[in-house]
Amino acid sequence: MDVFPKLLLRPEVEDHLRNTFRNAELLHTLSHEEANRRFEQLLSRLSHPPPFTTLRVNTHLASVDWTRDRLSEELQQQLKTLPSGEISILQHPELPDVLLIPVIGPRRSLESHSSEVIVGLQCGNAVLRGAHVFVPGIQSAPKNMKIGDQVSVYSDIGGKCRRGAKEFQGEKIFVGNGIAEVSRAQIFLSDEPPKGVGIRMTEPVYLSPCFDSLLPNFIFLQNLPSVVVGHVLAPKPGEKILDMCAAPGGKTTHIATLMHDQGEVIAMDKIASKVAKVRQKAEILKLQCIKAFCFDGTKAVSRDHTASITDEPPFPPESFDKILLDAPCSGLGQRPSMACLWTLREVTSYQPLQRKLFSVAVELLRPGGTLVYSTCTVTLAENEEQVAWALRTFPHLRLQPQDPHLGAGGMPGAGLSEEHLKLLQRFSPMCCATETNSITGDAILTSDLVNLANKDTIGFFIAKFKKL
Ligand SMILES: C[S@@+](CC[C@H](N)C(=O)[O-])C[C@H]1O[C@@H](n2cnc3c(N)ncnc32)[C@H](O)[C@@H]1O
Repeated sequence: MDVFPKLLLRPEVEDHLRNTFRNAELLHTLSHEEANRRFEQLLSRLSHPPPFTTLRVNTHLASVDWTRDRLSEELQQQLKTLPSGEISILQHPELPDVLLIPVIGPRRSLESHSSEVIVGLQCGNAVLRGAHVFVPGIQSAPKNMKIGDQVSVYSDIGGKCRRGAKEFQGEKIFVGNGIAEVSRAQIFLSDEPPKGVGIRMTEPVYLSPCFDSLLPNFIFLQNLPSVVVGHVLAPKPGEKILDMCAAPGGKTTHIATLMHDQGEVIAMDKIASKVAKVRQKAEILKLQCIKAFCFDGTKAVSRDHTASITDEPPFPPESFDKILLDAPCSGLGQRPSMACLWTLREVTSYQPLQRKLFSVAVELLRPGGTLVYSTCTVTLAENEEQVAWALRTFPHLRLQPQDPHLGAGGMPGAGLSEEHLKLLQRFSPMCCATETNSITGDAILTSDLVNLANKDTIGFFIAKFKKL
């Protein structure tokens, strides 16, 4: 049963999405009622966190077994206060570098305190994934809040709470209880408010370990479908690979790890501060084959045929063995997300940019090379419609089977054949209602848990092409 309202969208965005999820082609395969039910279930799953935290092991530095043991020791320490006293760590049977940690919740029996701290939407979402509340996320705190006070934390899902307010009567969602580590005066009255933890969460509605600074060289927090992308691309040592929209570098570092740090991974992103994060991640994970550049991917093909081949963008056509285009997108698959207040224009604005980037990727790929296109959104326009457009526009591209294939096939609605839909991988958290409340007990079969982890993920899409 849901504890939070479904993902809050502007009415015109919700209508637009609802129409997509009951398009004429889809309604040939589903009844109207079933299509509606699935859409409503999608919106309600998106406002809740996925039932597992997915950790990718940096297999470049350590084995999965060794990392699992170290992690287990660290978590025992951190979660001594857990009612069951221990937390299980599952190794994913089909993703050899993935560990799954159950998220315990929703914990419905928590009692709230009368002192209320209101946090911004992003901060509230982070709390649902195991974070404490950092001072910059606090919008409102009680009049006399002092260090050590017990407070209840609420997420301001409509973005309406005035910063510095002493109370807030607008729409807010309870995300757990905690203890103040700063006073109200320190947050709102000092010239330089502290930036660290403001409320230490003691009873979050969803209990998940805090992975801040936990084995930073050995584990990487990454959503399950994002790890699947790296395996689907299947990079090999010695290859030259382009990650066109790379920041903050989760997939770049995975690609380099799968290559045993041998070969060349060019990571490109348009935003300089984000490129710095890619470099930082590569350094922490000790991966040297990554070269990161701040560059606009739409301009990444060199038109100067006399220029000598360099390792910097722009690159001559057919420079790469494999390319990942993890495209900028509307991000509607992100979880937990209690609200997305974008306009319809914003939500539908990505298709042209994605097509420009895709066209450049096709040109930069060598014949016989592999192009993987992915998004973390659920719209047809940014996923299946892009694939249909790509197959029409580039006759020398062929869709390829994906390994592993843990998600569903593509969604009907873009005129793709059944064979093509089967080759696509769409993760859509609409089919599982099982909860992880009792996961620390041994009543549930591991195979059921893995199935839950594979199905109740963030919303995501993957297509794999070969250039003939
Ligand atoms: C979905 S995120 C990439 C996430 C990343 N692949 C990862 O796994 O960590 C999309 C990225 O595209 C970048 N971007 C947007 N427009 C771009 C462009 N024209 N050229 C290159 N990067 C761009 C954004 O800055 C953003 O970091």
